[in-house]
Amino acid sequence: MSYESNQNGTGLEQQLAGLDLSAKKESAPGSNPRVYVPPHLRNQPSGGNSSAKPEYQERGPSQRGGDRGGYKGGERRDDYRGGRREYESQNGDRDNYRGDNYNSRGGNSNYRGRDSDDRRSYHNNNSSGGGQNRWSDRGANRDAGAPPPTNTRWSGYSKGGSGQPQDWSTLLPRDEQLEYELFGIGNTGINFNKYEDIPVEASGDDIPECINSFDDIQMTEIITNNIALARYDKPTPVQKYAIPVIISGRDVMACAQTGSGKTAAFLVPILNQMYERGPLPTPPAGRGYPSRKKVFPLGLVLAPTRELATQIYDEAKKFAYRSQLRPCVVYGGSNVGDQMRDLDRGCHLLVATPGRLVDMLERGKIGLANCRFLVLDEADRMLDMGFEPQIRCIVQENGMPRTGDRQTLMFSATFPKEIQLLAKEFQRNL
Ligand SMILES: Nc1ncnc2c1ncn2[C@@H]1O[C@H](COP(=O)(O)OP(=O)(O)OP(=O)(O)O)[C@@H](O)[C@H]1O
Repeated sequence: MSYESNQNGTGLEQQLAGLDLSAKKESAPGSNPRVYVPPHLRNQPSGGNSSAKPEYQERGPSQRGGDRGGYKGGERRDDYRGGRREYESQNGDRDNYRGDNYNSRGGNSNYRGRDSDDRRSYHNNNSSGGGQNRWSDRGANRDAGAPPPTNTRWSGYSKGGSGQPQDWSTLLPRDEQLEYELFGIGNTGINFNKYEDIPVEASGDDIPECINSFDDIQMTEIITNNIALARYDKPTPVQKYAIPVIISGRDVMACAQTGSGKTAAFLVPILNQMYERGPLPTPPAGRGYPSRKKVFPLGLVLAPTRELATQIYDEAKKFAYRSQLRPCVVYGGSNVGDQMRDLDRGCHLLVATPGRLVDMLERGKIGLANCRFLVLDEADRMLDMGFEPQIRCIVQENGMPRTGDRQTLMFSATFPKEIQLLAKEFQRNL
């Protein structure tokens, strides 16, 4: 899938382009909208456990498709160069680079969110996945009427433990104070309506249709609830195209400018899949810390700077609200001991700068064997900053599931040769 770039705004300009590099033939998500059924209730005889009825309503018949804007379904574009920003040259600890000269996320809120009490309502303090937890085989468990988008990379996944799969798909109770801290700070001031007519080009075989509303695709109540709390009325262009493609389990290479809403474009579909599947069993610890002190995140987001990593983490906390999923962030220039203590409280989604993550991997504090989602955010910038060796070490030398066994999403403002080569190596079906 490729989104053709186009500058057409004053003020905050946006260009986006994306490329889905896989060619999996799956039907479009949401093309047969039905009542959402949480995974643990699927394949049950009717009249089953009525106390656990899903809350989703029947959806209207025409919630998908419609005006696809500038979608052209054309060829992949390798020549995208627009909108390059100037970065300050990097010296010393690159992980500590704060991007002062980099206007990241225009209009972002003043929410800081790393105070200790911000985390008090993250309920799952185990390291990622307990012995009895498992990700269910969605292919096998989905009933005949369940919605089509599915990530089949997990089919045949051997279930560990003997208990029931842990249900991560239900909303946990409200925490008004936390809710206020996460969401109660008004909107971003960005007028995304201005981006409505941006032409988007997507390429790839049988790519799912874009969505025009968050209601066009069935997602867990945790995600829909948090989208509403965040006051995301409608998806931005990159979200319209990326969310259904990612939910269908495909790898994506997307070119999108800062402030285009790309963080939610990958967090929403990734976290939704995590909620549907629940946690994985803890693998053997290997070197370093014993299993109980080592964390095995289900997803990893690599970002070039501490500032960006923190922003992604803040956004992840919003979409993790009222769930059992606990996001964490690690970056250079900050106390390693504090970050390791935070990891001890559980880490299902890890946002990291490359240098600090390599440090934690070398210490044996983090294992990547359960990592089924990998995001490289601002991939071009990470390469510009010289992080390629660390990225390769993380992706290729630390037990992360191979290409095809994980979902790999790359976001980049530009698409130079080096990024294309990295995408070819890290992504499926290129
Ligand atoms: N659909 C939406 N509706 C309203 N606001 C949104 C939507 N999507 C994202 N936002 C908000 O817009 C702002 C910019 O989005 P975001 O930070 O995700 O962009 P980005 O492309 O990831 O930027 P950056 O490159 O700085 O990370 C954020 O404050 C985010 O909460």
